[in-house]
Amino acid sequence: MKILITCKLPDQLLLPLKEKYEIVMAETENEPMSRKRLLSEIEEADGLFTNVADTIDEEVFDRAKHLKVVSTMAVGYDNIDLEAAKERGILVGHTPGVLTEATADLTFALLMATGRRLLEGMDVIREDQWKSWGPFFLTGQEIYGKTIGIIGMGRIGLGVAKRAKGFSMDILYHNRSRKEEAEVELGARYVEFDELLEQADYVVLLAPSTKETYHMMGAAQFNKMKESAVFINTSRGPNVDEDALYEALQSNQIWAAGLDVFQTEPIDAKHKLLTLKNVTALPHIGSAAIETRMNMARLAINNLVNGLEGNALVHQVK
Ligand SMILES: NC(=O)C1=CN([C@@H]2O[C@H](COP(=O)(O)OP(=O)(O)OC[C@H]3O[C@@H](n4cnc5c(N)ncnc54)[C@H](OP(=O)(O)O)[C@@H]3O)[C@@H](O)[C@H]2O)C=CC1
Ligand SMILES: O=CC(=O)O
Repeated sequence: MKILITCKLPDQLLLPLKEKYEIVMAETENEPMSRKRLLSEIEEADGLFTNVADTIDEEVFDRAKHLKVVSTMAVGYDNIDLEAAKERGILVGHTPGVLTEATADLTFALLMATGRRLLEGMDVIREDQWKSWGPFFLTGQEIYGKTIGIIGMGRIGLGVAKRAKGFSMDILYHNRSRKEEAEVELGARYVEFDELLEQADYVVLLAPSTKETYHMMGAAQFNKMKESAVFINTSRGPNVDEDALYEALQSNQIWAAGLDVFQTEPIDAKHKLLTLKNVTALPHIGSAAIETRMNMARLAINNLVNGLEGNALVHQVK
């Protein structure tokens, strides 16, 4: 059977696969396989190992003659057409859990970097603009004891809430369902969406990208936030109306934003959001810790092999 891998994986992960399967893989590190090659190679593939950089849509499924399983090295699967997979009886696997803590770490790090203007500070030094200690030089927002509002209190949301608890923050959250663990263990309070926006000093978005969450943060939502509030998005770009976010930031309607994800990735270096000093931007590195990425890759390989061998996937997208 043939496995198509759209990114370059380390040899140590591939050796056991090579004994049994024919492997076709991207050659260049940190550069996805071209769409053209993906569309061509998928024709004979039995299994596809993918990630958030690929769009696995109807066109891909239409080309595939033997495909049995799609395994993404990610927890989010909004880049995969699940309906098209289901119609063709193709299983889809993903990697929840193993990336929770690393992504929660990054989300909290981004919250702190944005609130306290860390990257601006580095820019000031690099540009030789550090003239002296000033009473209000590069002053940011306090974090300890402030209110955090988490939209999407799932695995990663809960991880962020645990970190917030360590900073004595009041924790508000909004979901479609109540999360008892967060309420009982951390004293998190469930509130309506608008109340969260109005009360939180830090609004953290961690809901998946779905039809329902598309542009869930738009002009009306930014308008409800405090002028001193910081917005953090480590979920998915399409959850945010970037034009509305730009307006809110450049008019100081909200104080700052920390963004790890964007509508189009990679974001154009000339994008208007990147011209703003009150934006801290990262290149979708939420889960990018070495151990985490190895665990994600191993889990995605297990999903793939299980699917190819007719066994249950460790984590199948339902
Ligand atoms: N930046 C990065 O590198 C990474 C980003 N991610 C993103 O983080 C997301 C969350 O991951 P994870 O925590 O593991 O997933 P979970 O499924 O555990 O959590 C998602 C939460 O969002 C809630 N939710 C779903 N729809 C809505 C809605 N319409 N409004 C409010 N809340 C909603 C769900 O609760 P309920 O269903 O009750 O509403 C659930 O609690 C991923 O889908 C992915 O997009 C993940 C890893 C790394
Ligand atoms: O964005 C990353 C993911 O795992 O989802």
